[in-house]
Amino acid sequence: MEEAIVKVEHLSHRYSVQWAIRDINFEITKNGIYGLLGSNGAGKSTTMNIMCGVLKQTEGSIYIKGINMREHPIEAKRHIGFLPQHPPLHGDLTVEEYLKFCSSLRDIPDNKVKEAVGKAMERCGITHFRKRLIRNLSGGYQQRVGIAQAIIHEPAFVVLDEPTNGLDPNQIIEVRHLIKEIAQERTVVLSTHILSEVQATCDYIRMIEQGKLVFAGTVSEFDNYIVPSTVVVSLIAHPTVEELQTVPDVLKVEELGGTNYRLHFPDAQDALEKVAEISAARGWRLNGLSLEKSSLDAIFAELSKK
Ligand SMILES: Nc1ncnc2c1ncn2[C@@H]1O[C@H](COP(=O)(O)OP(=O)(O)OP(=O)(O)O)[C@@H](O)[C@H]1O
Repeated sequence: MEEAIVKVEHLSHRYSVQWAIRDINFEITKNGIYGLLGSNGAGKSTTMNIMCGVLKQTEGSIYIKGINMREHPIEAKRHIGFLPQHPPLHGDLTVEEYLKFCSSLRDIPDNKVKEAVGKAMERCGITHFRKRLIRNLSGGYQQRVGIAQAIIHEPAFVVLDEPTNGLDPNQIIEVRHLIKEIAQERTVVLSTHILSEVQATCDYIRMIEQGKLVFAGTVSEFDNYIVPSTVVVSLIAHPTVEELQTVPDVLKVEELGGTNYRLHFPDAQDALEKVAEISAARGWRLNGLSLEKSSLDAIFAELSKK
């Protein structure tokens, strides 16, 4: 059987009295980009810090390529590159000096440092800034330096905590592109609280809410998982709420102002046709009809119930 790149078993962590994560289990067996999705305070950073061996869990185990992180942290960490939420950059060093320093932290032999630094800079598109002080780089380029330090020792597994946080839209696109490139050769886990970030970058989702794993699957499975349950309709003839409640299967009708209404169904997927048919039959003068996309909050609420 294929050995898991990462195995998380019954992982729980408590800061003083409060549990931050509770009994999290998952395995990563395939290469690709995994999005650890969750709202603020859900437990993403706690999980990542434990996976990378910078925080010791209260309960449970982490295996990196079969190596128990708690028992053999040095061996396990050789396979991991980590970009924490606050990148450990040194503004007074040049890009090259900093990456040399990171190479020594990673035990890269002296005769291999030049090659490792050159390769990481090239991979991350920062070679032209090798002599620039890190504090004089833009946020997007500082993040590239952060990613370069995470891959300097060529790990099989890279963990990026909110890698696009605080960047402007162009920088976000560039950093996402870089993440996709580095993921061609390794497994990447990134955390975010933004659903569209996962949909734009990731192949798989692990979703944490209130410290619990509530979803594990592919991005398309996730998109199909939450069945839209509401339809927004614009009807120029302005029927009454009582009239709209006669639409087959409708659970609830909300008036949104003007000619707009929100209709709730158990499954709105096949409701569009019903609404179109009935409004034509009754002369409601249909002017617009759309399925309402679930917000991340609504998805969290739905998943937490399952
Ligand atoms: N050092 C700490 N001491 C006490 N509580 C903490 C500590 N770090 C995190 N917590 C708490 O643990 C819970 C999980 O936090 P964590 O930072 O893992 O969440 P997160 O999903 O990464 O959120 P964010 O996106 O805001 O960083 C939160 O309730 C948080 O307040």
